[in-house]
Amino acid sequence: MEKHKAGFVNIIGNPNVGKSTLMNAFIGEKLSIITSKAQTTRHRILGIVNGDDFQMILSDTPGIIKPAYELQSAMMDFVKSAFEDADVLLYMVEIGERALKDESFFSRLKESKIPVLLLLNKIDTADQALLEEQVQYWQEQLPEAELHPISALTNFNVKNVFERIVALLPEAPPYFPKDQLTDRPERFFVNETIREKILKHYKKEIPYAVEIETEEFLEAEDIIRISAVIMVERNSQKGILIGHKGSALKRVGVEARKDLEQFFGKQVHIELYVKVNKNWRSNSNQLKRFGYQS
Ligand SMILES: Nc1nc2c(ncn2[C@@H]2O[C@H](COP(=O)(O)OP(=O)(O)OP(=O)(O)O)[C@@H](O)[C@H]2O)c(=O)[nH]1
Repeated sequence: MEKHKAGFVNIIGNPNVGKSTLMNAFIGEKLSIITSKAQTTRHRILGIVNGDDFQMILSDTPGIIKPAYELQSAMMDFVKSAFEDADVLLYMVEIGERALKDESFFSRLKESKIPVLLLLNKIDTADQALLEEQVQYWQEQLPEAELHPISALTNFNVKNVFERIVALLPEAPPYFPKDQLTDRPERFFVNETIREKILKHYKKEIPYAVEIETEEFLEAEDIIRISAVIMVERNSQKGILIGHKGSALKRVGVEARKDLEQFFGKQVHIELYVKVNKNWRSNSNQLKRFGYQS
């Protein structure tokens, strides 16, 4: 039998290029992967794909941005750690995009000793001429990287990339039990589901100001009872989040419940509370508490 391979694979790229979509395509089932945020290790592990003779531990890094406040600086530290701990780096760009916003980051990428796969995503949106022009552009930008045009959304070339990553994994025993999909418990999945609904229904400021904590997750044979707190930075945000007679918050709860019921295959009861946690994004203790800083 072949030796077992295992390793950490980090996906890096600007916001919105399709990193999560690729993760989902790799793992196959949308809801099985989502966990997030800081880890006791320095990775932000989102999902683990197990095969008979390999274990691929995938993590995402927040989009590359210039830090504007402390939370963003903490996020950028994750990006830095991506260079230190990964066995394979996936640098994702989308069709039409030019080099990274953060140049210092880009030069690190060029000098990386770790194998870099440059994934040119969303090629379903490009015609042949544009595709060829883009391939050439990126090959010049990062000559050392292995370039793969893909469409994470339509699954084009995703399998090839997957196999290529497996080939690049070092020989190692598994880091996590092989029946485990993620290293995060259900509560984090609940948090992310609620956050997704908030992103969907509120304007920009609100999603970035909230942090969610699932305080209770009680699973009985036929029902799961969840109680979660949504923290905001200011009173005014609390009002917006709740909405007129609670209608806006209710919608978040109803939609999150539906997704969670589907995921857990059980009836779910969910209670949401909103609390003000003043300026938590600029407070080191709070950032630690939520796992953004160690
Ligand atoms: N046409 C097309 N759209 C895609 C493809 N991959 C992702 N998208 C879309 O691009 C948008 C962003 O995708 P995400 O997977 O959320 O991107 P992300 O990089 O994880 O975004 P952040 O979490 O903000 O960093 C979504 O609307 C996806 O459906 C693709 O291959 N083709």
